[in-house]
Amino acid sequence: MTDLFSPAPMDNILPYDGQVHDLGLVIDYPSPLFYNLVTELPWQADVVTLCGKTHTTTRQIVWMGDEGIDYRYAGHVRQTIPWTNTILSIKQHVEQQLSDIGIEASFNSCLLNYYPSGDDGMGYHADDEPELGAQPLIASLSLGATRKFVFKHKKTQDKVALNLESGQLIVMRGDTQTFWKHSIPKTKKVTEGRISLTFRRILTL
Ligand SMILES: O=C(O)CCC(=O)C(=O)O
Ligand SMILES: [Fe+2]
Repeated sequence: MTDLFSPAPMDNILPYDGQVHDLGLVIDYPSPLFYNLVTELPWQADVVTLCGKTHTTTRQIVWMGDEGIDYRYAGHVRQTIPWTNTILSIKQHVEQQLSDIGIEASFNSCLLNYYPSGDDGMGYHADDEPELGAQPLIASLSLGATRKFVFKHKKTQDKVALNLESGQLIVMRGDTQTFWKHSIPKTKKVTEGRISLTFRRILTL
């Protein structure tokens, strides 16, 4: 279903210096999927080092990916676990949705984030690690509670915000990570959990 006010998938959400597309709701029954993933996956607190201090987050993560792929960010090496059937079929569905609008993707890893409530968030960062390449293509699928997603330009500080609903798919590409940071702000208004599946391609040399 489309209405006059929903953006076309190829519209660019960013005004300049990058490309973000909103593919809308792409999952028919997101809530059983959300509860399955909350219960079935081996969630672990994330460990982040900022300014030399190591913190464990209340946000929970799982790294999944092809065999032999591991990933390092914020100074830590992440071990990946093999694809589950569920996540592999979501990955194929996401790749198909992208292909339908002319974006060819073949992801080899996925960082899953679980935010148990609005008390959990993710601070401003760019996914600009060298192993993601110069212009990373990152697809993000949301499940569960609606949360605000905010982009902030690194130089101009301009902000662009959108709400991400259960079953909604967005994709970041081009220069987005070079020029913009993004975050999931904490909020007192949300008491329910949310999961994001962020599909990426890690370059192996
Ligand atoms: O939960 C989200 O939608 C954002 C996740 C994110 O930025 C990341 O995993 O790098
Ligand atoms: Fe990110």
